[in-house]
Amino acid sequence: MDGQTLRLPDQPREPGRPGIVYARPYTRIAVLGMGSWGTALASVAAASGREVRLWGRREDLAQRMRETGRNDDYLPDTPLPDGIEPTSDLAHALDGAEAVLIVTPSSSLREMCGVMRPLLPQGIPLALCCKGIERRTGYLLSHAVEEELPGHPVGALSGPTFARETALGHPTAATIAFEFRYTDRLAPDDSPAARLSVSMSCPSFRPYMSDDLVGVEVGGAVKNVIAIACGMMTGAGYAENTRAALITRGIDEMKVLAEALGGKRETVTGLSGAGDLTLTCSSTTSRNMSLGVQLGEGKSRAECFDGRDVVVEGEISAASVIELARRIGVSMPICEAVHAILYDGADLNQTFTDLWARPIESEPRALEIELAHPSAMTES
Ligand SMILES: NC(=O)C1=CN([C@@H]2O[C@H](COP(=O)(O)OP(=O)(O)OC[C@H]3O[C@@H](n4cnc5c(N)ncnc54)[C@H](O)[C@@H]3O)[C@@H](O)[C@H]2O)C=CC1
Ligand SMILES: O=C(CO)COP(=O)(O)O
Repeated sequence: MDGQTLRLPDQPREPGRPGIVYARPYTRIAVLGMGSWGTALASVAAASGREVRLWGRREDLAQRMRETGRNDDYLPDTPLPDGIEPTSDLAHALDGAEAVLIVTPSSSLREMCGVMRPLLPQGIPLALCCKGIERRTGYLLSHAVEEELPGHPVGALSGPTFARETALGHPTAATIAFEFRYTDRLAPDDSPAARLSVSMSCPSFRPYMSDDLVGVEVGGAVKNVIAIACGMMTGAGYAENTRAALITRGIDEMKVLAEALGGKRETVTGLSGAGDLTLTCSSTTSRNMSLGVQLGEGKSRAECFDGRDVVVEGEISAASVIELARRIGVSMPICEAVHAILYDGADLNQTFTDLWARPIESEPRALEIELAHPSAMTES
């Protein structure tokens, strides 16, 4: 969108201010997934003036939501604004929708695509609001959806957005990314990224538009793994210095993977990368951080979350990110550490001790220069 002057419809144009979004909002949006994030995003869209149909599999929950005006199972203390119609009828949810937000866990994405396929209005944009990399294929989630649902522009919405805080109206911001190829034959104002950004904009939710879908998706997937690492070290008794170092080096791992996959380094320093990473690594409101803390304290996986089956995307991403990184030759030492603990039964304290004892590198990473760690020098 470089050099283009786009503005919100109700504001006067100010020529010379590039990058400002001017687009027609969608009238009706379908939100698929009646969990915490789906409900929060439906609230944002409704607060932005959209007609929203919020779909979930469970008719009992949809019916209670229609009766009580809240989602007691996932966000009990946040009343739904007007303009949301909860439904368990997917055909009804998609009928007349101009854009779809997919907010079910990444592990059920292909299944979701299968049930949506016969019901989707032709060519409507799909925005992924789940975070991860597909385990079986190593694909970015958008790639999996493009394979399942060809002919639909696929993008992502991602940023520092805990569901409950978002639904309560605490101000935050997020990135909405669709690749430029979905835009180049349209007037810029008609691009899915521009229209969805304007459609999701309300006083407490500020979307930013991007054409770097790869960078946005990589940030969302990797930050959950780094949050597990931060949680593990916090649970094991390490302090704030350690967490800050992990966050910063985590950004480096995101940058290298994003770049290797064709994304941009600078996207990783934005809301969907550093922004979300900072949030997720700072609070046990995050399920990923919380899992790490409990494991770091010595609990077994079965004991975490009192045995409840909670969506922790970083558990799957620890495997899918590392399998992908190894395949394309990208070094991601923090993600490797989390993978070793979760999947190979490695000792948590020893793994983090080894992480710190790796050969010294330059910052930013320069692959050719590698100084031997002092302990390695004394061995010879
Ligand atoms: N909760 C949050 O603060 C945020 C969550 N996300 C992402 O959103 C995605 C969803 O997470 P949450 O809403 O938090 O999880 P959740 O556990 O609150 O809700 C998940 C929902 O998906 C439904 N679901 C599961 N499998 C399904 C399937 N096969 N078909 C249809 N529905 C299915 C469940 O019934 C539930 O309603 C995850 O990828 C998460 O990383 C992203 C940003 C913020
Ligand atoms: O992605 C999130 C906030 O942006 C939610 O993080 P958790 O899935 O770790 O709770």
